[in-house]
Amino acid sequence: MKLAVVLFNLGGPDSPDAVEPFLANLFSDPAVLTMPGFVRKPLARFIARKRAPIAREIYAKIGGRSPIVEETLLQAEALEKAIPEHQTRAFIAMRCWKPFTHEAAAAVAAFQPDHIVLLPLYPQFSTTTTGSSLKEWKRVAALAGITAPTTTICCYPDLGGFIAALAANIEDSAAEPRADVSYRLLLSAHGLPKRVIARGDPYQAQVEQTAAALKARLSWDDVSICYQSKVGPLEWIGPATDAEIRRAGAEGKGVVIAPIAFVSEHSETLVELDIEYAKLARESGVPDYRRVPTVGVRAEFIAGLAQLVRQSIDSVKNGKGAGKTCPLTAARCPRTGTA
Ligand SMILES: C=CC1=C(C)c2cc3[nH]c(cc4nc(cc5[nH]c(cc1n2)c(C)c5CCC(=O)O)C(CCC(=O)O)=C4C)c(C)c3C=C
Ligand SMILES: [Fe+2]
Ligand SMILES: [Fe+2]
Repeated sequence: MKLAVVLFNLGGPDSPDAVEPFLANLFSDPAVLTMPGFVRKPLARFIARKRAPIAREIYAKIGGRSPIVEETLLQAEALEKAIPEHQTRAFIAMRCWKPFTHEAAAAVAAFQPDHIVLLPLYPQFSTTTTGSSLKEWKRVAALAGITAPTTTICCYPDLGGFIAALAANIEDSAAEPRADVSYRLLLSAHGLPKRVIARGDPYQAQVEQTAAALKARLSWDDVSICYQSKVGPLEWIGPATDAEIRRAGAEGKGVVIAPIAFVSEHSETLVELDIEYAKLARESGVPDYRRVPTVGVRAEFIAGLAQLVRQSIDSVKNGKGAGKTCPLTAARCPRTGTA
C-alpha cells in the first residue's frame, strides 16, 4: 500500500532574514501564547522584533541558519528505508518555518496515499509542540481535501528504540572517563512555563518517564533531570540546566549532558549546549564537560519509529484505541497498555 508518514517538528530559520518571521510564527501560535488573536498577533510581532537580534546572534554561531530541515530529511529517508513492506514516503511538516505544514499536506495529497501516519518528532507530548502541530495538520489536511485513513502517534517517551539509541549515545560519550573525575549525568529537556504544566500538559511527566527508562537501562547512580532554553518573563519548570551545571562545578563533578527532548541537532544543542553551557561549565569549575549527540538517524531510534508506525497502522485493524492517560483522547494511541 501507499503509506505516507508525516514527520512534525518546529522548524528553524533558513537565513538571518528568516529569524524574525520565524519567531513571529512561533509566538503567534495560540498553543504558545494563550490569548485572543487580536491581542496575540500584535504581541507576537512585538516579541519577535525584540527577540530577533538575540536569536540572530545565536544562529550566527552556526552559519546564520538552523540545520533542522537537513537533519529531519535524513531521518525521513532512513524511515522510508526502514518500512520496505509498503510504498513508504515520509513528508516533513514544520510548525514555524519551511517546509510548512500546509506544504506537507499538499505533497501528501499529490501522493494519494492509502494510509497516513502522523508522527511527531517530539518524544514527549506537549500542547505547545505536538498538540499544536496536530491541530494545524487537521486544519490544512481538510483544506487539501485529504480523506485517506489517518492514524496518530501521540508520543513515545519510553519507546525501546529511542531509549536504546539515547543510552548507546550516552555510553559512547562517557567512554574513557578521566580517572580523577567523578561524573554526573544531566538529562536536559526543553523547558516549559509552569502554568502550561498547571493547565494539565503531560510533558513534564513524560520527560520523567524518559529519564526513568534511561536510568533503568544505564548503570549510573548520579543522574539529574534539568530544563533548558527558557525564554520570556514567566516562571518555567526547573531545575534549570545552567543552575545544574553550576552546581556540578561547585561540587567538582564532571558533566555528561544528554538532550532528551530533541531528536536532531539545532540551535538549542549546537549553540546552547555546545557553546554557551560548555563555556559556563569551564567558568563554573566543571573538570570535564561532554555533550551527548541527539539520536538523529541512529539505527535503534529509526527502528523504534518504524515499529511505532506499524503499530499505528495495525491499531485500525485490531481496534485498539486510546487509553485513559493518552493526551490524544480523540485519536487512536499506539501505546496500548501504557497510555
Ligand atoms: C514560550 C516559548 C517557547 C516554548 C513554550 C517552547 C517549547 C518547546 N520548543 C521545543 C523545541 C524547539 N524550540 C526551538 C526554538 C525556539 N523555541 C522558542 C520558544 C519556546 N519553545 C524560541 C524563541 C525558539 C527560537 C530560538 C531562540 O530564539 O532561542 C526549536 C528550533 C531550534 C532551531 O531550529 O534552531 C526547537 C526544535 C520543545 C521540544 C518545546 C517544548 C516541549
Ligand atoms: Fe522551543
Ligand atoms: Fe497516546
